[in-house]
Amino acid sequence: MKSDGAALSARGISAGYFGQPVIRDLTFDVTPGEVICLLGPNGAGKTSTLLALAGELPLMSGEVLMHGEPTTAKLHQRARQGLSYVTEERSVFKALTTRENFRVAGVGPERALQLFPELESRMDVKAGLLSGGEQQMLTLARALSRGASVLLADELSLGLAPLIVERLLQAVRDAADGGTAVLIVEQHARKALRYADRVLVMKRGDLEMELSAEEALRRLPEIEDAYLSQTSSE
Ligand SMILES: Nc1ncnc2c1ncn2[C@@H]1O[C@H](COP(=O)(O)OP(=O)(O)OP(=O)(O)O)[C@@H](O)[C@H]1O
Repeated sequence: MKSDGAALSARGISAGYFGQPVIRDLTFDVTPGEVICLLGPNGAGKTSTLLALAGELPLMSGEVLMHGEPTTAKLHQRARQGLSYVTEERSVFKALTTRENFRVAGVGPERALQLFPELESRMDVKAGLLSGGEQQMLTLARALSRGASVLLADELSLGLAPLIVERLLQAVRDAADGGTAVLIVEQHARKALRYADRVLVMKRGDLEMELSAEEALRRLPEIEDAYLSQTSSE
């Protein structure tokens, strides 16, 4: 696998908890302009992989490269180097308005509203009063408006309505089309694959398959039977 031009690379990374690895010897690149979708059943190690790439879970072996340079930096430092990490937790300041949420993140509302014009009428509403989907748009707008070169998104659309899921995935796709390197974990495999370029399938901490999103869509029933039996394909 080549790492020329990769925004983020995993080189034989293993990581885990209490001395026990839960991801083992993973090697892959995420290149600018592509959306990679990481699939696998519950407990396969998807979240742990993103945490390791984000600098939130220490490596037991291997290395992570950002823009070709090995890094052991923590998340806040990687964030300054262009990495954004978004989870289903919708990390908004609930007592602040949407506008104030952008301001404290150092994000100009114009750029954020270009990404999600639907937030315009919600700018002066406290984030705690926004719907789950609006909170996630706010989270993603904040992450992307900073001009992230790498976006890691873990179950971005968990529990959200189908139209919102599409909306968030489209924004992620647009970010990649603008040059961001994107790695997403999504429970809605079939939906996510329509916005992805490449797919990595994990099982019990190992990387089992790497294939194009197109091929993964074609072979989804087989992949689900073999690897995703506990996850939804809707
Ligand atoms: N904080 C933790 N302490 C100990 N073990 C953990 C911790 N977080 C995760 N694990 C274990 O690591 C393994 C991988 O979990 P991880 O959450 O990375 O998988 P996942 O593929 O994201 O699963 P899911 O789809 O259920 O979120 C599981 O066996 C899990 O129980």
